Amino acid sequence: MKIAQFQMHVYEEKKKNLRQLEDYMKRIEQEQVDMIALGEMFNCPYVTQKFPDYAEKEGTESWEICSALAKQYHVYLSAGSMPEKDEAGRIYNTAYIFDRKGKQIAKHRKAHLFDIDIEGGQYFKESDTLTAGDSCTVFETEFGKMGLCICYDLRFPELSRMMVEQGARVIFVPAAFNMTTGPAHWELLFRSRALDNQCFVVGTSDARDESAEYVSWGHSLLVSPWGNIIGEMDEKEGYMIHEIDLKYADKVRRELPLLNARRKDIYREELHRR
Ligand SMILES: O=C(O)CCC(=O)C(=O)O
Repeated sequence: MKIAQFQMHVYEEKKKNLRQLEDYMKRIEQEQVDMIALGEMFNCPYVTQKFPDYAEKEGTESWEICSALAKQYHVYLSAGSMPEKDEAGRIYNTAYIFDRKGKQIAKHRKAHLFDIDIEGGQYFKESDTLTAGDSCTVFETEFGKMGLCICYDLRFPELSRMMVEQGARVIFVPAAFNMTTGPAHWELLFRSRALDNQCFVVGTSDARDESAEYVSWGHSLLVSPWGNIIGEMDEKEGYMIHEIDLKYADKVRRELPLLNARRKDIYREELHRR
């Protein structure tokens, strides 16, 4: 399975972000990739107060363009994430997956909202404008099952573990770490989740823009089920393409059978309460 990760610039103008996606897809047309992955909030500046203005209902403009592009280029598209508005006016950080026919085959609303306040570092409070999702998202493809979560969600090992329990051998993570947590935790976290779960983890970020209110770390990366980094970008915009074989996850799981060796009988809190 050939995967392209687009680390794109995020413009103020939504339409410009969508046109940029089309340009990138044209640029790699000859590569015949199977799946394309984008970054978190790829069509909207990563600023909480802007999410309500950019938010769209499922099935409208940005969704339609992503679906049409997946169909036109005959690829699976992990359409990063974008602000989504529901019938009641609540706003979510939502990731969609489209298949080669442009059909939506998965949708994940970020379940862990990114509320942090690090002294001398990054402050962010998604819960000012966003509502959290409440699902664990796994979807079927011609290559097998895959999982999907968004950025901060990856910090919570229970969620990835649940995806893997449901059969995922790859986890897609549209993300945008920052200049505080990026250098400290980005690689460590992606490698840890891949290692724990013996699965591929595809982390796709937006490109760094020093003039933006929230400065993304960039460094989109692809990690193998053995925990090593197959490819990693720097902070600039661009793309990378890699070929992976999902059977490699089976091999690692067979040779180092962590998932089968778990002792669920002792991981029960009630047994150890004093
Ligand atoms: O976990 C982090 O350090 C960054 C998370 C983040 O930027 C996000 O969830 O959008």
